[in-house]
Amino acid sequence: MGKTAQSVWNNCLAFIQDNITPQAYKTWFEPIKAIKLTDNALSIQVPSKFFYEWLEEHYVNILKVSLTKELGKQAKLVYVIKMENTYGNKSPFTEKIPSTQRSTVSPQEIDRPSKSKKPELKNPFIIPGIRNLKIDSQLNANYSFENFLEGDSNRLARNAGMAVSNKPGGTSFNPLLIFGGVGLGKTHLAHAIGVEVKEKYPEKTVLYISAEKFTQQHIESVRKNNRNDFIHFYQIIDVLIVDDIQLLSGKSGTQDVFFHIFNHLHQNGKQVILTSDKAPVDMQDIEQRLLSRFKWGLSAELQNPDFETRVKIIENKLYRDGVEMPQDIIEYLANNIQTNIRELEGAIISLIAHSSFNKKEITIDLARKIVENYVKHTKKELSIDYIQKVVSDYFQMDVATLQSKTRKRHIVQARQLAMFFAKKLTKASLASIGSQIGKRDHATVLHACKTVNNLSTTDKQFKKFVEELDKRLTI
Ligand SMILES: Nc1ncnc2c1ncn2[C@@H]1O[C@H](COP(=O)(O)OP(=O)(O)OP(=O)(O)O)[C@@H](O)[C@H]1O
Repeated sequence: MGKTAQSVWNNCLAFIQDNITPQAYKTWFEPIKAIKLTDNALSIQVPSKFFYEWLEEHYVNILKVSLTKELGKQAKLVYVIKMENTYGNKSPFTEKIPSTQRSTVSPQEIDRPSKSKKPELKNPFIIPGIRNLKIDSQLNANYSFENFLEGDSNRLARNAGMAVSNKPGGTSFNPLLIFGGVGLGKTHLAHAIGVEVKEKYPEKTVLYISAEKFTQQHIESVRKNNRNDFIHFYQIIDVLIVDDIQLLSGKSGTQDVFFHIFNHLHQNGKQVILTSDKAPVDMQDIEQRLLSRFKWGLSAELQNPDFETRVKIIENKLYRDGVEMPQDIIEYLANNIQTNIRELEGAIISLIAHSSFNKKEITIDLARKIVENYVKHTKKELSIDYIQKVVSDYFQMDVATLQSKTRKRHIVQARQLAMFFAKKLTKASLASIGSQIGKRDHATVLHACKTVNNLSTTDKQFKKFVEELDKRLTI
């Protein structure tokens, strides 16, 4: 059978998948479509120019190796950039660019759009002149990219953030959702994007708002009967940054209004940046239509920084504060405070304060005392195994019974309680909880959490189970 663009590309993908991380594969290779094969040239379609640049910078070698394996030494790769929904352009346009690794570089084949007229996007509600309103962006200039140190834990999110600030609304990262645990830099990165946009495009209207404040404003607008004005205000923003979006959970009125604002901005090529303490798949009580929109762009995780990054962050902070500290103390701090950058910064500040108030040198002993305060107060995370054991003991059954497929009511309830506490007391995702508690899927865990919440309010006996288990697990 002859080769097709698809068959060649599938083989390349199989090779690439084996050689890069699953996250990188998902982000950079899954969105690509193979569209044409002529002689030795494979054309692949990518969603933005940034995407193409990223592939060329980071993956050109692996692309070359895989394609050469398929098509021989003369293999050529042509990128076709297909932009959709950018700057209000309804009809996608394409641009073809050969890979820099082509053996014979011919002039770029550019297939620019016939300068299609941008559709006039009129909002009948916008009051003439409102565009000239000065809106305070609510950005903190200290939260810049320069101060946001790069490491493996944040590379994807940071680079995507930079791409967005170079071309707000013009990349495939719309919305850009930054998620991760407490104190890992979500707010900092979200501000940095806004600060950079303001620097590059001073005329653009940027607004940073916490989801909590957004909710309060919405409630107020309903009370004062000016909900429409509230919506129209948000619809004229060019770059909207909403922090802690998970706080919209369970607030259906605010979700509804946000849904309309989001759609309007997205359709008009405006940029939306969201942060959350969990991945979209783990968000509870957020409407499906909103969740699906959060997944349109890129969800980039901020993970715990590795040792080198923690050292870099400490050094940067000390440098900015004009303080010197021996290297062994810097490393001691980086070794002992691992999961929260805010705590790391807090420890440095305490250390500097103690030493200057007491006119004492910063010593490793002092560092040890300070770190004890931080580490002692950080609760150890429970394991899902431990939770299953405590719940099984409480109901006098063994763990295998708790995990079994039986539909017997008391066993189902014990299993649901184990899932509920795993969600409450660990950082594990719904999918991971499900797979550890009897190989169930994430929807089952979500259902279990809802059932436990409901039963706790309607069934006194059940409420007692929850309270007693909570005590056993947390004391
Ligand atoms: N990569 C980094 N480089 C330098 N500083 C960082 C980095 N990441 C986080 N920080 C610093 O850590 C502190 C906590 O960050 P931030 O407030 O953005 O976290 P967060 O994820 O929004 O936390 P929360 O979940 O509590 O909202 C800030 O002072 C921030 O400047």
